Amino acid sequence: MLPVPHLILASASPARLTTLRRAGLNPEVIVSDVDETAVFGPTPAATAELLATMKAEAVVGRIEPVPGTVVLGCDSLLELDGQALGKPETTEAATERWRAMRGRTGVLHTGHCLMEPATGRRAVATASTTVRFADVTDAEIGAYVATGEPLRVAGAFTIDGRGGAFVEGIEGDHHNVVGVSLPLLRRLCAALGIAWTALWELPA
Ligand SMILES: Nc1nc2c(ncn2[C@@H]2O[C@H](COP(=O)(O)OP(=O)(O)OP(=O)(O)O)[C@@H](O)[C@H]2O)c(=O)[nH]1
Repeated sequence: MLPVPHLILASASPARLTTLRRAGLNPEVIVSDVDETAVFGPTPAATAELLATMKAEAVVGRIEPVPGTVVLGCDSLLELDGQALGKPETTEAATERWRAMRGRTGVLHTGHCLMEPATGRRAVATASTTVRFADVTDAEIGAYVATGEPLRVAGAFTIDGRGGAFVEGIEGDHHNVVGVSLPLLRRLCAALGIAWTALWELPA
């Protein structure tokens, strides 16, 4: 009898948790507290994947390797002009970001690392979604930055919050922009022999 899979989300992201719960999963959350500032890969997508792996590894190192447990680490970055953009540190940085990206297209990369502590097996991949930004005005940028939302999210925008009005369109997975790609996660689970539907919590 295979053990019932137990998913641990190695992330403080409320949006990742909400996305997984709405998809029928009910992960346990253990925040990795990985310092993301000094980590750089050869490309923005590689950096996101490296950070996702570091987050999953940090949590795996702190738990018992119980059979059936899988740990998911994620990291999201916006690629614009070849640069990897995480959360803006200041309101000035958020303003500059929006002045640079308005009317243009960026790519939101989310790295995913799914690890199975009991076997040491892992499945790692990055999903990328092209995002087309509206040509917002300086006044709209000022009002949006003043809400504080851009400071809390990778790329200084949300697709499902106040920033939604400033995203003209996307090409690729919507949830990947929010912070976790559900179709990619399903494939990573399959790579570890876990059926996606086995992770579903039965309705209460
Ligand atoms: N709701 C929402 N959140 C977004 C969006 N884009 C990025 N984010 C969030 O921006 C954050 C990106 O920073 P990360 O370093 O990947 O994750 P974190 O929130 O710092 O949490 P950790 O995984 O513990 O590092 C995540 O919480 C994403 O969910 C979006 O369109 N909508």
